[in-house]
Amino acid sequence: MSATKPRTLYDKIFDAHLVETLPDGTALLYIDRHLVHEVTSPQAFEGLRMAGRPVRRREGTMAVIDHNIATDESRYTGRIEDPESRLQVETLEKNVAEFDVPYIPLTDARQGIVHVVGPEQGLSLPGMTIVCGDSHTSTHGAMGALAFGIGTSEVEHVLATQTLLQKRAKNMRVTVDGVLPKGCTAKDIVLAIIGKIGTAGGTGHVIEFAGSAIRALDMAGRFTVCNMSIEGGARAGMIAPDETTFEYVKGRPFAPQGEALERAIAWWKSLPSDEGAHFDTEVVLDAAEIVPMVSWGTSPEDVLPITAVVPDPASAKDEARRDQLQRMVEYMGLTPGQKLSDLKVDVVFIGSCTNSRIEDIRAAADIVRGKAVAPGVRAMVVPGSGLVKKAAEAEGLDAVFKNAGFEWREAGCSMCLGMNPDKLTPGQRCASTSNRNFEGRQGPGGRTHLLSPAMAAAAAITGHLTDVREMA
Ligand SMILES: CC(C)[C@H](C(=O)O)[C@@H](O)C(=O)O
Ligand code: SF4
Repeated sequence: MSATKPRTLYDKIFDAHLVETLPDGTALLYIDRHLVHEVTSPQAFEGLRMAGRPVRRREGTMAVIDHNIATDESRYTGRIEDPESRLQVETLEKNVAEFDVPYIPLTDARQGIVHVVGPEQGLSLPGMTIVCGDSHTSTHGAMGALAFGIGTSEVEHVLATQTLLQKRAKNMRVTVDGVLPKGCTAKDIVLAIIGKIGTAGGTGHVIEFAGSAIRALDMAGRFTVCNMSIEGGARAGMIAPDETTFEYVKGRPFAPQGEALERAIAWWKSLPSDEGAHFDTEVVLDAAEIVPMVSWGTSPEDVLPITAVVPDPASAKDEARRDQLQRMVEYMGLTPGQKLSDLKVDVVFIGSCTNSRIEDIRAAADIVRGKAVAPGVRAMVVPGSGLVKKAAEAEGLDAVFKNAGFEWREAGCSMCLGMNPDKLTPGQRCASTSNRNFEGRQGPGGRTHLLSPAMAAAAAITGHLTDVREMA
């Protein structure tokens, strides 16, 4: 039985949270941590209100605002211009007060993007089930947790019961072995993975990222990889907890301390997939072959090494793909055969829950130090949380960016998506460290190229997409 059958990391966490299996095979899972933001929670709280229900476990819940807020000083003084954004923020504030839900307000230094704040505060821990009404909840899987995005009706279900109905997913393992070449980062790993498996590659699966190149990543890199598992179609992404994880957890405000931490670590050490555990799908990548990547099209699978040229739709394998490539080439304002490194950028955005941690900011600063942003380029750094911002300032990194001509902003989702004042204007080309590049994602008509923080910084300095390996 399950005591002897080798199990995966996913299976172990799933089993440990199983409350009941329903007759149709659906599982009722206990949820340890519920993170809440302003976009997907209004109707959920409204549902509770209508039914006269309280929040089942307020201490398992934490709310924060991130999507709709401005990232300049105006957010502390001004009123949000966009009526829909304003309503979402005001509604969250009303709901957390009425339902007595723990909340990190805008004026609190801990405020930031929910997927940066959760791990930073120790709210997200190994072995947990973690949900949030947000697709990039997969980020927290880097802790060795089962973390995934849920819809608004599920947000209501979790608020009311602290449980969730789930179907068991298939297990997929993506193994990346070898040493990552200089200039390559976790972002290049995950873009290469999505380029290989496609945006539907992980459908129906939870991905466990394994292999020596994954083990060698720091937590920031692991968050980046798991963050984008959703762009590969997976339900969630996870990385087995190890010493890197335990070191990260120690001393976080909501993490266990002392003896409780020792006990927790003893359990966490039992979580990695057993030898011989079955994976329904296996994918293997050689880290040594990874090259700095950049997306050229309007889907995260349309990525290429920075050394490549814009694909020619005429060479597509079938008509449907040709039409798709044609549309992407037109929308992105490209010419087939053009070198990617010749593409001039208008905007550089360093931020988002994919790449806004202190390690990301340091990596960008290392490229920018002592240089200047190319004329005509708008470049901005948006730290993932107020604490990341403070830490960067304590290291003098804000000065590195400001001296170079970058904007140094307050924490939030910012230009990752067009839901707040930080937007591209039609036709603008942006080198962005975020995770999505569909049409209009960063503002109507905007053109997004996904890449790593170091690559974004390089583009800001040269004014065009640039192979970071060529920067002195
Ligand atoms: C607004 C929110 C529901 C959405 C998501 O689920 O991912 C957003 O965070 C995004 O990145 O598109
Ligand atoms: S930073 Fe971007 S991807 Fe992350 S939660 Fe915010 S909008 Fe979604």
